[in-house]
Amino acid sequence: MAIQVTPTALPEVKIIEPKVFGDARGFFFESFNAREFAELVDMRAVFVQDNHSHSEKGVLRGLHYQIQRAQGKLVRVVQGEVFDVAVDIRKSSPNFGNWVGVHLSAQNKRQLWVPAGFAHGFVTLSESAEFLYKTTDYWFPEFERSIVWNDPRIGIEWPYDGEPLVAAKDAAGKHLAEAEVFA
Ligand SMILES: Cc1cn([C@H]2C[C@H](O)[C@@H](COP(=O)(O)OP(=O)(O)O[C@H]3O[C@@H](C)C(=O)[C@@H](O)[C@H]3O)O2)c(=O)[nH]c1=O
Repeated sequence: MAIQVTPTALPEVKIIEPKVFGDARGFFFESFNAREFAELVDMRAVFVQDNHSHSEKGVLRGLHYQIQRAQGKLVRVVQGEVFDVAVDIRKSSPNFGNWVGVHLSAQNKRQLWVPAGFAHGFVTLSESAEFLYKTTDYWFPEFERSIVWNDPRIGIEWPYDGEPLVAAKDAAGKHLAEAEVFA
C-alpha cells in the first residue's frame, strides 16, 4: 500500500499520508488511488468534483457543509500550510460538536478525509496556500450552510493570532445550537 491511514480523535475523520518517492529530479507520489482509498478509507465514496482555492495568510474558510447532498471531502495543500478542521455535526453521534484539527502543508503532503456529516474549514498559516480537494457530491448552493468559526460551544483552537479574514456569509454563520445539523 502506498498510503498510511491514521484515524483522528473523530474516528471517521482520517489522515492519509502518501508514500513519497524522492530522487535527484524531485519527488513523485500518488495523490489519489481509488482502489487504496476504498480499501483503507471509505469503500462507499465516489468522487465527482475537484476544487482548488487560493488563500492569503489569515484567510479562514468555513465551517461549511451541505445539509442535503452532503459531501465527503478529501483535502490537501500543494503550496503553503493550513490548519484544517472537521466538526462532527451528527446529532446522534457521541462526538457531536467535537472537532479535530490537522496541519496540512505542501511539505508534509498529508490529506484529510472529512466524510459527510461533518462541517469543514481551514485557516491559512503560510503567506498563501493552494488548497485542493475532491468531493463526493456536486455543489448545491441552496443546501450550503455555515457554522461560525469561533462558536464557543465548539471551541476550536485556531493556531492563528489575530482576526482572520472571513467571507461575509461565514461571519454571519450560525452557532451550532441554532444550525441545521444531521440526524
Ligand atoms: C464551493 C463552490 C463554490 N463555487 C463558487 C461560488 C462562489 O461564487 C465562489 C466562492 O465560493 P465560496 O465562498 O463558497 O468558497 P469557499 O469559502 O472556499 O467554500 C469552500 O470552503 C471549504 C471550507 C469547504 O469545505 C468547501 O466545501 C467549500 O464550502 O465559488 C462554485 O462554483 N462551486 C463550488 O463547489
